Amino acid sequence: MGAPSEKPLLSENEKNDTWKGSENEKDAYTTLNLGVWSVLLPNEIVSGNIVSSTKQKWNAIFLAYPVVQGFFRQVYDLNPHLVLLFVALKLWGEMESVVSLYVSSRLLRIIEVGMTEGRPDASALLQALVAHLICVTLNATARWGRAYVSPILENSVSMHFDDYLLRAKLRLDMPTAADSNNRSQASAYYAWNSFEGLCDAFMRLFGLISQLIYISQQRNAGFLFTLIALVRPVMTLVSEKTLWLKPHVAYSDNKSYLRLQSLESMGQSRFRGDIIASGIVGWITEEYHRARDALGSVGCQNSWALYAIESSPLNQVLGEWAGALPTMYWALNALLAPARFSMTSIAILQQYSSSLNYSLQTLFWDFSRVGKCFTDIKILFEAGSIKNQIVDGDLPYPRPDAEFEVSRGMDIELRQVSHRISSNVTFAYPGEKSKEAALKEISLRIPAGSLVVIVGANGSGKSTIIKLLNRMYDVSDDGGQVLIDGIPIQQYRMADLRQAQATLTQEHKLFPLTLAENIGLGYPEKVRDVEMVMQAARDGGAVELLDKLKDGAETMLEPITTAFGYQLDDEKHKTLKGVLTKLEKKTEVSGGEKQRLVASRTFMRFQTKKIKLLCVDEPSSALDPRGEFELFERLRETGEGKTMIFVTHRFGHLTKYADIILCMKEGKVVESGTHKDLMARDGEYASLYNVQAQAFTESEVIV
Ligand SMILES: Nc1ncnc2c1ncn2[C@@H]1O[C@H](COP(=O)(O)OP(=O)(O)OP(=O)(O)O)[C@@H](O)[C@H]1O
Repeated sequence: MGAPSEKPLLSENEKNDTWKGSENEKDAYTTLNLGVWSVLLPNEIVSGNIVSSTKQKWNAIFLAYPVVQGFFRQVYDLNPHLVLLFVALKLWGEMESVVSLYVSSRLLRIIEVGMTEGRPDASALLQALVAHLICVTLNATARWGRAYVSPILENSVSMHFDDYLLRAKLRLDMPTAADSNNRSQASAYYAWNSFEGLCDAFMRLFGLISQLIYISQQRNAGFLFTLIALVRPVMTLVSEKTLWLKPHVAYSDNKSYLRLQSLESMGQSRFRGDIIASGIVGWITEEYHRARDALGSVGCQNSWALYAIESSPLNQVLGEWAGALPTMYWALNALLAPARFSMTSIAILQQYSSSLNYSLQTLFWDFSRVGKCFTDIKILFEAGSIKNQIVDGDLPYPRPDAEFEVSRGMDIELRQVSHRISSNVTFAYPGEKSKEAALKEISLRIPAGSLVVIVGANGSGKSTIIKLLNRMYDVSDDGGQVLIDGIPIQQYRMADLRQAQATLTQEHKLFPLTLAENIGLGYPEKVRDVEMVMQAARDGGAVELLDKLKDGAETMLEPITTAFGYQLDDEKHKTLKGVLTKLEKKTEVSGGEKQRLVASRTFMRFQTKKIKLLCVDEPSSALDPRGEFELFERLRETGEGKTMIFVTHRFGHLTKYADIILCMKEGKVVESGTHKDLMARDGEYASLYNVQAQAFTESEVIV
């Protein structure tokens, strides 16, 4: 069950067709079927022998060397004394085994001589014992030193790289962050792990070389014995099957296994309400058993464990035979040259061979990680140099020479590039699987200071227009142009442009900070100005919520939880369990209250007095009708004179103020004009409007 094979362990009808690689992709890898898993391994790894794969590995290491050198320099500069102490302690850790071998074999020999001659040399014995004690004391102290120094250095390295990675992540724009090639695995933990891993590997190499030199020069051991003792660890290296160090992709498309996973995940607390209300507990259990029966005995342990399963015990047996070679060596020697051997020398040889075996195995283990450490360091450094897809411009906004007054809004135009044959604005999200563009052939002009309402069905492209104006995304060169105050949007400095915009959408999130900061960050320079924050909270309709909460504006809704309990199942730990529950308790607020907090942030932004464009994208889905009405009214009043774009499905009370209504359908603006124009046209807009109006008329009739 579950042993690697090139043949599928499942019949085809049990599999989903989740993954269809192109022919090119398929030529690049081989698929192993391991239980429920399909493991895709690059062909060069499957067909390559140990020499070629080792060569490739060292080539990669060689190429990454300059980056790794820079990494070590950075770590060293963090705290040179601590790094040197850490390295010295590690070095001692490796020398420890050679010194211990020397001291203990000397002690054994003195005892042996004393026993065979019947006259123990008390002073030599005492000296050897003292040396032994000094040696173990030094070892213990160095071990303590390593345990003491290591976390301090780890903390400093992790903090340094956490800071670096935070900056690297925060500077990414939306399309770059969404690009799977940029989805960096880098973490500060990798930094420490790689630093320690590389130190270990090179120290271990140093330790092993010292052992080899020492052992090969001993009278009873010598070069031949040293070689024999190395056979077993070398064989282990050659025959070992580990997947985790190989580049691979693993996935399961076994329908029964996926079904089991889905049903298992329904035990999560977030589904509890729905499960109780629907009374489907029995159904879930039955389905679970059905899926389990259908899965049968196909292995579903993780793919690494399945890969490591050997099809025969041959490797293990050969390994054990190789491990017996040193024993055969001294047994044969004892037979052929009994005068040269004693029980002590046999015991010492035994010590040598197990010490070499251990050192070489750990060296292989450490060196197998060297490639990964180099790659991790490379990934870490690459995370900081990912190029954003949205390129910043250098024109200040508002332009110093502009005739547009600060109090007026932004002039916006979406159109084709004038001097080139290009379409009007057409935009598809980067990397999207859908064949349909999100915006098609849009051509529109929004004069500065207008109030625009965009309406249309779900997915018709309303929010996408806002995202283009915020420069979350750019249209491609042949996809038309977005002009702000008559100039292509790409030419402006992004920070300037965004300072002139306030955007309120339903996608905004509350940060894991205090509510005051959540509001105040609309105007970061004034985040601590209580007066301004409270004014924004009043405008956003969040002030009642702040009054209601025990900690008021200092409440944190999504605090980072660090509390965890362990072994608290027993009744007698009820008190501790209670403490944990209290620590884990969060402040819950309603969806509408969250929307009010986010809206307050937008009002805070208005206090910068730099806003020229207000974009409001359906921010009121969870608000009660009065809350929604008041929010739109306040936004409209606050944005008076600026360009305002409202995207909303409940547009009833805004239409009378709208200078332009854009009605969208399937990525196109199908109608535009005033409410009166569009109602007269009796088209898409009129039909959407009438559906809303009808609901009220009918309810009035019922009442
Ligand atoms: N981040 C994204 N990545 C890929 N496709 C997206 C993304 N956001 C939106 N889309 C797609 O673009 C199209 C237009 O979406 P958009 O959000 O602009 O519609 P909308 O009119 O605002 O819809 P709704 O009324 O539901 O909010 C949809 O087909 C949607 O699936």
